Amino acid sequence: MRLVAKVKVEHTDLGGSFVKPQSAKEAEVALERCAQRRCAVLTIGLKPRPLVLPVAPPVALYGARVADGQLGLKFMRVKQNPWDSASKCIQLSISGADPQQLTLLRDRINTLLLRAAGAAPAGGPAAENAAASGGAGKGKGGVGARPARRPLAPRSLNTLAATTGPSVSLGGWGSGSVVSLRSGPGGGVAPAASGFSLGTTSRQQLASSADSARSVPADEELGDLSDEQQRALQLVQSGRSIFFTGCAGTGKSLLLRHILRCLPRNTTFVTGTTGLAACHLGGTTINSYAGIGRGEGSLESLVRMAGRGESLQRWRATTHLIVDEVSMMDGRLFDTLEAVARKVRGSAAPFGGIQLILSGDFHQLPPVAKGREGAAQRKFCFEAESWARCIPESCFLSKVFRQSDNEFVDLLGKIRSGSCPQDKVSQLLKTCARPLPTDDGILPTKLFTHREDVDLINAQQLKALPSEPHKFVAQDVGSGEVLAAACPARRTLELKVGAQVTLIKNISQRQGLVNGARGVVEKFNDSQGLPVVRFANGRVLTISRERWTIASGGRLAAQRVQLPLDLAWAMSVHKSQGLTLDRAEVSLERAFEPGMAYVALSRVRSLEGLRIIGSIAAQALRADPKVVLFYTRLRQRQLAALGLGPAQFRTLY
Ligand SMILES: Nc1ncnc2c1ncn2[C@@H]1O[C@H](COP(=O)(O)OP(=O)(O)OP(=O)(O)O)[C@@H](O)[C@H]1O
Repeated sequence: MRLVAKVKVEHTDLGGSFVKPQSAKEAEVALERCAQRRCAVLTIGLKPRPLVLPVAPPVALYGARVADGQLGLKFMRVKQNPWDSASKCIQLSISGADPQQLTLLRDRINTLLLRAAGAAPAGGPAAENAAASGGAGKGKGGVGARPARRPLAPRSLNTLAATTGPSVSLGGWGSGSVVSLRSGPGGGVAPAASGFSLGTTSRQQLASSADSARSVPADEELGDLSDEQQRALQLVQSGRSIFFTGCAGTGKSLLLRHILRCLPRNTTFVTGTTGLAACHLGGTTINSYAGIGRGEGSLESLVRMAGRGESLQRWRATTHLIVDEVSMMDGRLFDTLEAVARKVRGSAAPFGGIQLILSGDFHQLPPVAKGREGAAQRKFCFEAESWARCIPESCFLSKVFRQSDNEFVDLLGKIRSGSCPQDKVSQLLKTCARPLPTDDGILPTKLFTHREDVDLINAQQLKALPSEPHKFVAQDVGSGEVLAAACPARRTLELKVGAQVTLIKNISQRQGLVNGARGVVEKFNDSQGLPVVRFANGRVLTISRERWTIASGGRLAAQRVQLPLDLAWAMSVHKSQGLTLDRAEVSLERAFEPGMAYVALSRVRSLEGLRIIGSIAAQALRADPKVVLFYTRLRQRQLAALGLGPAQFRTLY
């Protein structure tokens, strides 16, 4: 179908912000089948070159609306390169044509994309031609009909992102005779040189899903590894399954990011035990990777679930499986996964022959348990029957990087193992009772054990600021539920001058702008209204939008583009696990899990940055005896391997 209309085209830049639009008062808009590309294309007659959008995966439509005589369309282009760092979004506004024509156009685009994604009855090329030229989708709602906003079609979800390099954000909307876009000087839209292939086989999709889960490490600057970390990396490269562990701040997360860079892209899958842990690495939850839902039911039924479709392909394609924050995985789940892996892969080897790379500290937060009964039945991962078979190598990282004060490191070590004498605890409470200095205007983050305290404090403090609020609404693709559960960035972030904020993504390791770095909003810049943040280390930076991708079942389930900031007057201890905070005020009187006190207290770099409000609940200072025993044995094995005796324990660990 063809029509003539007023058109405005906008596209995103590397940070996900819309840049200078291109428009035409009278442009021809054509939706036609393109024989060369074997799909329908939407051509907008812009000058000097037309814009041609393939209406087929990997392009997906995630917003389509007819209102006030105007058709708004939002497309997202699927990532082609695993190291892509930009969001690729294009937004069209078409007006000045017959409103019924606009509605028809919207419906046909929807039909084509749904069909291409397999969500509509298959019609083959003939039906696709018909939809493009007007034979399908007739009469599906008129002007003002319900907006066709929907999550991305499943087959398009695996690899949303954009191409980096000189071409900005839209390179790849087409190739050959199809014009692709590149941001020209001044942010305008100009033709780009390179295109991309639209055809994706399931193998490619599978590969890209693994890739998408690995986009984070390439986006950030990583520091160098210590000798000890290098050795752990070499162990991974030797091909053996490994669990690496160590106190808080020994660089487990940093090491994981280095490891990711060394493993094969297409067959390494990155997972975490929680959505948050997975999201930090750009991966998926372990349950979702495995395709076993919540992991409940008989082994036979779980094997049936995992042994279908893409989950089966994923299991079979995997050579390396990374699981972060493994302390939060229940041992029963580990055994289940191990059995599923063997059955689905048809291999008797432990974990079906997959090389496992597990990371975590069992003295930090344990598997979630409901009530006292649940806690009593808790089974750690190392208690799994298959653990010893699957994990021939364990590696304890001993050098703490987060703190440099040896006395503080030693004290934290004792708290970690539940062996801190009461007089040391009292001394710590006394030392850390004083308020922290706030001369630079950066207030300490209050760490609470309960979520409701966190929300209340942040809302109250923001409201109390006299300055004008600035709202930043995320650009989301995919399921809002998935994003709410796993993405650290908020859907709507309200900031004001003077707001206390924390980075929720690593921006630069070398500059200390890492997940957890604290700052205060100084102003909003004039051009784009972005916040300018002064960090505790003195750096002042305009914060641009960042991208989070959430995978589910090996495919990209959702993406959020938002500022990498959160309000930081208060935060939950659970959310703080994995972070390095500059200043913290911890409240542990209501702590309810072993490891909670250790996680909270070990977030800061030094005692100077720590204040403790009130006392610490006794149970939060206890270590689980099973965990203590596990580490004692681990040390004994490692010392024996080094030919050392118990006297060297302290210096080594
Ligand atoms: N080799 C290294 N050289 C310098 N700094 C390092 C090194 N390894 C880690 N760090 C720094 O130490 C801090 C803690 O590292 P990281 O968060 O990786 O530790 P972790 O073991 O994952 O901690 P946690 O168990 O609390 O999550 C970070 O600021 C990180 O940049």
